[in-house]
Amino acid sequence: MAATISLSFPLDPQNLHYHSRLNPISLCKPHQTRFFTRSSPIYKHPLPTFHREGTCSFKSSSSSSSHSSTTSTSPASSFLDDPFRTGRFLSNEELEQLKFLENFRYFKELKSGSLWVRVMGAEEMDITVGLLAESFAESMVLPSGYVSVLKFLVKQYLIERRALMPHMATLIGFYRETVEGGKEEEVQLAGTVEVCFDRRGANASPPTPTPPKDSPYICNMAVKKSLRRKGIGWHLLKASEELISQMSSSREVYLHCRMIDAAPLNMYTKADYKIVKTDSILVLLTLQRRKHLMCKKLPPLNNPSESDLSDSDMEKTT
Ligand SMILES: CC(=O)SCCNC(=O)CCNC(=O)[C@H](O)C(C)(C)COP(=O)(O)OP(=O)(O)OC[C@H]1O[C@@H](n2cnc3c(N)ncnc32)[C@H](O)[C@@H]1OP(=O)(O)O
Repeated sequence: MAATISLSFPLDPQNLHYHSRLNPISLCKPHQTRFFTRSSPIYKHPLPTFHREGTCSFKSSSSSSSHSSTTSTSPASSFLDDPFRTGRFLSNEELEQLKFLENFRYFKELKSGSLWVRVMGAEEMDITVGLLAESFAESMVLPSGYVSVLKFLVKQYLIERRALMPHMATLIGFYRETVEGGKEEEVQLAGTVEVCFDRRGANASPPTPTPPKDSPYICNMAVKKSLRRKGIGWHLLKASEELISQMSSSREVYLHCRMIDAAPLNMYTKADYKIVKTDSILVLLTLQRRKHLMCKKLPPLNNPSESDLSDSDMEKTT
């Protein structure tokens, strides 16, 4: 049995607690997954990689050579290399799925810059922890002094969750602002979101109202405060839905949203998520915020290349 933290977003202090769970090692049931081809347009975009020391390099996944606008470079890694190791035995199918996760890319030109979304690698855990801890502190209205405690808890949580790949994935989005005169702005980590694909990736103690464990689930979305209202949250959601469409046979995606959080509530409503259940008012007695459980039925994905071009949201970027 391994200790994990249940950390559900939006975070209430009660949702942050240790519990025990067994790391599942048994074989997963075969199901269909789709793969991007290397000729997909998405592979033509250079991919930023963040390093522990805070530097960022670009590598194009269409070739092994590194691009020039870098502060440092790193060799291309295979899915068996460290960034995507889960530290447990995997079936062949899980290895395939892991490889798919490693290759998943979502790119979007926004009005004000460019956004890349992909699965978080181990070396990007610390910057992701920083972003999540700040967002949780903001949600819980905690003084900044608590951020370091939150960072510790969030890191334990991310480590434990990451061991459940390929049944879940933490996505991260990088943003580069477009500035006049061709000057290149620095790439920065802009946001993150967690997606669970099936029962084995599900949180052991999900928040109320309880979602079905077998269904895909989206949680812990956060966009850096200074980069909000640029379409980043929207495209993190679209990237999550695309990945779910390809990783899960289930089409019904669930998420929680606190009733008081107008920004995400507007976003999920606009993205066609419907409230299926709401916490009873008695939840207030446990000092928790009331939450909606929301659900959306994703359309079937017919063609893998649709992923690259998917844009029911073109209006968002044009
Ligand atoms: C399942 C979960 O994870 S729930 C938890 C969600 N996370 C949080 O609440 C953490 C704190 N908040 C955030 O990080 C951000 O505000 C997010 C993630 C909710 C939204 O990210 P952003 O990048 O700012 O959203 P984005 O610019 O893509 O806006 C998408 C839509 O959301 C809605 N929205 C976003 N911000 C706001 C706001 N401040 N007020 C009202 N509506 C808003 C709008 O409908 C918007 O569409 P529009 O711009 O066409 O009007």
